[in-house]
Amino acid sequence: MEIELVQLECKDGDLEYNLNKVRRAIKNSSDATDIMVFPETYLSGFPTQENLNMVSQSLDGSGIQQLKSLSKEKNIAITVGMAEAHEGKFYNTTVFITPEDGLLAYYRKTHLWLTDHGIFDAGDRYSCIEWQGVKIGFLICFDIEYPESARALGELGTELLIVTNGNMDPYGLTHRTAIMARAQENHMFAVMTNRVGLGNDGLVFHGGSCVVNPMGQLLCEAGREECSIRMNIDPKQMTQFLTEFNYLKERRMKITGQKIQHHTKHSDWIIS
Ligand code: BAL
Repeated sequence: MEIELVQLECKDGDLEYNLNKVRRAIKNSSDATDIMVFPETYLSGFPTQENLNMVSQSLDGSGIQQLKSLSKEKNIAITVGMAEAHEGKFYNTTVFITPEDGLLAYYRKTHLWLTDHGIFDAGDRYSCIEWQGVKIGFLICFDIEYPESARALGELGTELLIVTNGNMDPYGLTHRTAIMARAQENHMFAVMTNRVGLGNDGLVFHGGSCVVNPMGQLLCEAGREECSIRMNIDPKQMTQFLTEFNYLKERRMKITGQKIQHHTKHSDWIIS
């Protein structure tokens, strides 16, 4: 499975600028790419109280409709962050759009960062979907600093963890450590795409987008500039990492929550 991490500058509050960059990246992507991964809230940038209603969209809004068309035209799956408006509430959401399904999955950030509070409500579940024979789960930025979040996806059988990131200085090393740990302790591949450049309130986004294998080894890592990283991974290779032990089967303590199996290719872990 060919993954493309698209590490870009983002203009907070500028929907047109950000969507144009997504459009250009998709146009320039390789025909071999299966999934593109953009950063956290990339369609809107990080909202403020003042612009939240303007920059947030519903899951069937114009931004998603345009991404569905682009996905179909290019025959490529798109993972991107957005500010989601739903029934009077707002969520920091990642959407997963595929050529054949349209919007196949979405995930609402469950651990709100300092600047998320007062803007977004927290999600209450983790989702794992199967696409092209691979079980894919999603986290957003701060979520990866909590072992339970990736462990919930491990409970659902996730083989590939996709993280849309909006991590700023000085927390680069925190996320570098966290993503390797989450991948290793749950025997899953992890791909994480971050922003670069300046954001609201003087924030500086450090990039460092990366791919990690189920042994927690960094397979590739970006610097602090705009770039696209393409890597072919085979999550079914995981068996080579499970020869002697399995943390999920041998652990002594379980996480709280409830698994819901919607159908064979979609399960959720509900936070209790
Ligand atoms: N260091 C976490 C930043 C965020 O979750 O936005």
